[in-house]
Amino acid sequence: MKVLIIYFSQSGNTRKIAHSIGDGAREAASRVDVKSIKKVSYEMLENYDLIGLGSPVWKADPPNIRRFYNNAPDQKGKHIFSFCTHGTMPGFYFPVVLPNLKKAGFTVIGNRRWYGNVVMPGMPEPYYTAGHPDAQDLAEAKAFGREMVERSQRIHNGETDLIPPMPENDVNKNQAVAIVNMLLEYGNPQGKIVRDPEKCIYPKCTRCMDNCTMDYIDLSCEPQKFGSEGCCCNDNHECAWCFMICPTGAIRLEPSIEEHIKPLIGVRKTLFESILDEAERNGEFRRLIPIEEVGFNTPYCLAHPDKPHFKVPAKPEE
Ligand SMILES: Cc1cc2nc3c(=O)[nH]c(=O)nc-3n(C[C@H](O)[C@H](O)[C@H](O)COP(=O)(O)O)c2cc1C
Repeated sequence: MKVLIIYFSQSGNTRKIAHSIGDGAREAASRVDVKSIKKVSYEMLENYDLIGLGSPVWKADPPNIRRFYNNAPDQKGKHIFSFCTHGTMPGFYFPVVLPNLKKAGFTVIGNRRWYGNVVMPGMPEPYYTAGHPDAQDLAEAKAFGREMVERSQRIHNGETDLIPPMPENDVNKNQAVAIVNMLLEYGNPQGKIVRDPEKCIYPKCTRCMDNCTMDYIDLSCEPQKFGSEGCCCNDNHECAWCFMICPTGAIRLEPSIEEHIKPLIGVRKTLFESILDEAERNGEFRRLIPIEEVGFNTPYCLAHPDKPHFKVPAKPEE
């Protein structure tokens, strides 16, 4: 059996999980490749029997995952499993992603989620989920990879009752209301993303271009293209990665993080803590840092004021 694990990962959590899933899958499959979604074409899928598709939770799924299943040619029952990493609120992910994979013609044979640390401009630093994914998460991911290969083989051999049902929507009402309120308040909940060409050192640096989730930045053309007015960045996309990784401060958020997070602090604190308390009680969440150490009054960008706020390699790794 040939397995292709496709992932999108911005701050590295999902990449770690994807590689551990790959290690586990290798114990049971003849060939396993793990690739970033940027490097995958639909033609490539034809060479594999089982696909794994994973990403962070971004409310539901990030736009590049949506683009992947929306544009996919009919997959004629090809087996796929879905996985994600997330902070406090994973509830929208599988109910959105799994039916859409099915619509694209995949047979969805499993899904699994893991907690991951959160790196976002206005979020607490350290965050509640800091330390995830840890060694235990990676070991679970490895076991999951092997399990998916074995399940796929058994389904191919006729055990079709192993195909799980589509998930119920497990978004609780408080989460949904809080999210909708945040969305109504801001186009992009991080604020508007503004670029100052005077401070930009392109072509010496191409980090924002190389790491844009949706390839919405192209500084090589005339006029230069930055972001997606009316589309992704300004359409509740919630990604401010170009701001986070710009080494010169040429990209800023308006309003600034200080102004922008004030009205949200109380709402988020109550919301996040109640959701995680419940998840901990249910045995779903393992707390790795005590609640007193969560940096609620030290948003990520203020805790890491130097540019870049988050360091990515000068050239993408994979
Ligand atoms: C733009 C953005 C939106 C996010 N939205 C959610 C969310 O709705 N629910 C959640 O639990 N975590 C959310 N997170 C946290 C990420 O899902 C989490 O940090 C994940 O592990 C990041 O994976 P990565 O390191 O592979 O990028 C969001 C993170 C970003 C950057």
